[in-house]
Order: sequence, then structure tokens, then C-alpha cells
Amino acid sequence: MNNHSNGTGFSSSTSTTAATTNTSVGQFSEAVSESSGGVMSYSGQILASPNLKVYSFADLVTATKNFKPESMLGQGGFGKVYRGWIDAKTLAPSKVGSGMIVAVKRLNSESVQGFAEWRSEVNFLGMLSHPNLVKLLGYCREDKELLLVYEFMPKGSLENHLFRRSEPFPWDLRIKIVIGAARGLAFLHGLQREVIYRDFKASNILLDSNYDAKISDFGLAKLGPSQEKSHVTTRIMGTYGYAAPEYMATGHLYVKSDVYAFGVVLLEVMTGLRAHNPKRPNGQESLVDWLRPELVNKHRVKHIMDKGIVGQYSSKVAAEMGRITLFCIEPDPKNRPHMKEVVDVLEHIQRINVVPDRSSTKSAVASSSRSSPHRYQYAYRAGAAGQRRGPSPRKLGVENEMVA
Ligand SMILES: Nc1ncnc2c1ncn2[C@@H]1O[C@H](COP(=O)(O)OP(=O)(O)OP(=O)(O)O)[C@@H](O)[C@H]1O
Repeated sequence: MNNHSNGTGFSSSTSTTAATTNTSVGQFSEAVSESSGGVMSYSGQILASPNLKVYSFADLVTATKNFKPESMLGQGGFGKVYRGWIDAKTLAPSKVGSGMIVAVKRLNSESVQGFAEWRSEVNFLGMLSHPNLVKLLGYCREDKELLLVYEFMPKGSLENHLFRRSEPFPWDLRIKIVIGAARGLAFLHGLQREVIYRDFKASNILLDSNYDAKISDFGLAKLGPSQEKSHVTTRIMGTYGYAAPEYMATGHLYVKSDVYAFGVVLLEVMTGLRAHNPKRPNGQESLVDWLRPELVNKHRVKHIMDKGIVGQYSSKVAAEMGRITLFCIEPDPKNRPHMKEVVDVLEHIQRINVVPDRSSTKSAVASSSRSSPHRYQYAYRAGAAGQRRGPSPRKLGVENEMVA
């Protein structure tokens, strides 16, 4: 057993483990001290020290009832995620059915990338706190086992709602979610030493019971460039369809590479179509390449909007969404907006959505029999409705799979 909790939610072994997770934590602590520790920024905070519970593997076996298959919430590129139970006050593992629900990610410890992802998650999420970032509660590293314990997000991911459900996802929830996610990214980009998230996509936007968005999965996050530099150079990793062209071509990663990926998610939210789907006809596999020309003409934008949500947004809103999306997916990173500007524009779009024949989006949505937020029921079931709109996104650069 490597680590033990001292029951206070923080233990000396937390810092020992953090210190031994090498380079990125060193850099990160530096970035934190540059920002003088415990600083508020865009209503978020860099914690003076990580506040994570250290679990033993046996703790998490108890919490998840031995990772029973029925409690699996989902599966990502680096491991499986299970529903678990802990005591809400002490965060100690509890019996299934008592205390509070958490999500326990068990990483594939055989893979080098699995360890890198685990370390990055502990380093970044352990130090950052913001209403639009998912909360990491604790972790376990024992022999080959690497696990992470997160707050449970009962409404699943944006990807689930957009692409795996038979019912169209209401427009007002779509816009609320992208605003939350934009605030989360703006927080990361607004830190004194910027954090580049690098894997922004619909499946990494998780939703709480109120459909408030929280960005999860900091496995690929990087500290931004120091001082004069505009970018960091890294191995190409991420997910097909979302990675910015400059990053794919050169490995140069900018804060604005995240803005590009955000623009791709906006396009998915508008159209209800996946960023990349090899099953679409020739020339339509990449959503951006296929639909960018439509975004240029504000009168054509309405034709690419998801047919399932007609009547829930005004044409002005569709045109404005088209404009900000186009701005985010500009080929040259310098021409893309800052996330703070994107937040302002999206908040404006949310305010101006007056739908014809109705006085507000809310009433528009409420009067739609198919997609009222009250009627829109979502019970968390992993992969509930199968692949409504194409296969899951494919990871770039996992292990030795490099992309030319
Ligand atoms: N905190 C959480 N609460 C509820 N469900 C979660 C939580 N974290 C993850 N999940 C579920 O588990 C699934 C897998 O998550 P994970 O982060 O491992 O992979 P991913 O983001 O879907 O893909 P990849 O890691 O390959 O990019 C998610 O899509 C989501 O459905």
C-alpha cells in the first residue's frame, strides 16, 4: 500500500505523491507561486495546496462493490469509470447505497499514457477550483493500480445528450452548457501561467443535476508557454475532429488551440452532428471542413441547424452562433477570440433569444412537447441509447499511434 488517508481529507502522503509525480507538478507549483497561492480568478481559485483524499485500493473496492460491471458509468480511452459511494463528510469509502455517489475512474495501468493521464489529472485538478471544472475528490496509487475519485455528474456528458439520445436536446440547455464550459476554459486561460486544456470535446463536458457544465479529464492538459513564447511544442494528442490545424501540422500548441476545439463543439451543438464521422459521405467526414462555407453566409446558417430543435431559437441567434463559431475555428490561431470574449458573446446570444410567437426561449422550450426541460428526462445509463448519430470520437496519439 502506498498511501493512506489521515482522515482529514489531506495527508502528508498527498504531497509526497505529488512531489514524486515529477516535472509537471514542479512546473505547476511554480506557476502557483507565481500567482501567490490561493488566488481567485474568474470566480475560480488556485488552491494553496491540493486538498485530495488518498484512498487505498481496498477502499475503492469497497466503494464500488469490487468494480461490479453494472455500476460502470462509461469507458474512455484510458480506463473505465464506475459509480461508487463515500461518506459525504469524511469522504471515507462507504457501503454501496449509503453516503454520496462518486465517479471512480480506474486507469489502464499497463499503458504509459494511463500513468501520464493520472498524474496530470492529480496535478491540475488537485490545484484548481472553479464552478465549471469537475471536482477531483481523491486518488489512489497502489502497486499497478491508478484511480481517481470525482464528484458524480448525474446528467452525464454533453456528448451523450447530443448524439446518443433519440430525443433532440433542447436549445436552451445547449446554450446554457456551452456558456458554462466557456467559463471553465476562460478560467484556465486567464491564469497567470495559462493552462492549455488540449482535449476539449463534448464527451469531456459533464453535467450536474442542474445541467451546469463542468469540464473533466485533465489528462492531456499542459501549462502554457512561459513569458515571451506563444506556444508549447508537444507530441500530437487529442481527438480527431477537434484538434486545431496548427497543432496537427506542427505540434505547436497555443491557448487558442483550445478555442478552435471550443468552436468545433459549438458547431456540434448547432447541428447535432459529430465533429468527425468517417461514415458520412466523402467531403463531409470533418464537420468543420464540410460546414465552414455555410457559416460564412449568415442567411445559410439556419439551414445547418439541428432539425430537431426548429422553433426554439430565433434566426438572429442562429446567425450570431454562426458568427462566433466561425471566429473560433479561424485557421490562424491569432485571429481566434479569447475565451473571455466568447463567454460575453454567448451570454449575449442567450439573452437575445426571442423566438417568433413566443416571448422567451424558456417559454418556447416549455411549450414544445418533445423537448421541454421539464419533460426532458435523463436517467444516467452508460451508452443508453446506442449510437444515434455516428461512432464515438477516436483519440489521436494514444501510445504509439502518431498522426502524420
Ligand atoms: N464524474 C463523472 N460523473 C459521471 N460520469 C462520469 C464522470 N466522469 C466520467 N464519467 C462517464 O464516464 C465516461 C468515460 O469518461 P472518461 O473521462 O474516461 O472518457 P471520455 O472523456 O469519454 O474519453 P477519453 O478519455 O478517451 O477522451 C464519460 O463519457 C462519462 O459518461
